[in-house]
Amino acid sequence: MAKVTILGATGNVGVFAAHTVSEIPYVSDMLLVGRPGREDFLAGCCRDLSDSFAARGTDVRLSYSTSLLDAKDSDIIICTAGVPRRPGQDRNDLAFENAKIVAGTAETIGRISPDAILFLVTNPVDVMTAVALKYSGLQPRQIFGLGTHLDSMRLKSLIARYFRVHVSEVHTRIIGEHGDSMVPLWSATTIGGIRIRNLPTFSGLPAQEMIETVRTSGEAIIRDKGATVYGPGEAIATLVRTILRDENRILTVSSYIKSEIHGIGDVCIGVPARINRDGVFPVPLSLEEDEVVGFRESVKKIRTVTADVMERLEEAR
Ligand SMILES: NC(=O)c1ccc[n+]([C@@H]2O[C@H](COP(=O)([O-])OP(=O)(O)OC[C@H]3O[C@@H](n4cnc5c(N)ncnc54)[C@H](O)[C@@H]3O)[C@@H](O)[C@H]2O)c1
Ligand SMILES: O=C(O)C[C@H](O)C(=O)O
Repeated sequence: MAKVTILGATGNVGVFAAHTVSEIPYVSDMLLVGRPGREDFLAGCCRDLSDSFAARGTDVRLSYSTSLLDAKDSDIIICTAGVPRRPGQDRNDLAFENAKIVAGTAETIGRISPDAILFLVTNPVDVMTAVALKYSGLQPRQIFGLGTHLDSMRLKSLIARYFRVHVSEVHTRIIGEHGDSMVPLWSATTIGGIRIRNLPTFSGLPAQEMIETVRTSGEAIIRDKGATVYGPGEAIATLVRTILRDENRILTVSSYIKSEIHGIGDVCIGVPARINRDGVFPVPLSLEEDEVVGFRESVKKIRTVTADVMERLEEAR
């Protein structure tokens, strides 16, 4: 049984993630952490969630706090704390402001919960994963970000709809930045176990249009309804379940790579990783030429933003 803590629990993603994660049978304790001044909201969330537990027969000890120190002894800490982008902004515009929050948070977590797995949702998530890795002092296997898992799910859903098959028949991945430079892996995309490129109907697939839809999906949802909530909330639960049930699933998350992909490394970025109770382990893989080119570009971009943020953080401290 496990203790899961959600940081930023008063936010759009935090509130819904509390609901989805509480459904995982291995979760015995859940702590919602918000900022001082938000005690009433947090208490209300706990009461409201408890009602849902009663309705569905969930047995989770639920508590809230405005002190990060209460996250001590957590098995998984999910960080959704930070500012979201507004319409017209890029995720990378949030980098320094959110890095300040994540660096301080990660330092404390490294001290109070050295065995925890720290799961970053805050954007820009690849950069935040690198900041958390540096400031927490935790092992790379203990730190990961939602990365391109959500993008991969978005593409999976578009492909399933196009071919009129159940989503479970589609396997696909997007690697690289959770952002404009993301790279779809058509070479690793299958439908019913058949490589998508071997299907006669592949030639008519509007691949570029689909990727553009995925790239702009977050922005479009934010413009229309203010925040992306259900997609990230369910994606968070999938990852927490994968860890707690020790499932060894291979999901595409932001993780530190040394040189696993065509010798490219020393960066936190979206890659396929084996995920289990011990954490997150990037899977070495070979890509096709155009995919390597795209991945290198994406790595270059993330490295530049990360280096800039790290430098500004050092100056500000
Ligand atoms: N990686 C992904 O796929 C993904 C998906 C959705 C949202 N996000 C990101 O998650 C973050 C939260 O999104 P949201 O829509 O829930 O935003 P929100 O504004 O609804 O909630 C933000 C939360 O962070 C807290 N917070 C803000 N500033 C803080 C500070 N200085 N210290 C501590 N806590 C602070 C707030 O109190 C609130 O609980 C954003 O950065 C957003 O871009 C990432
Ligand atoms: O797009 C955003 O800013 C939120 C999130 O990263 C998403 O893709 O839903």
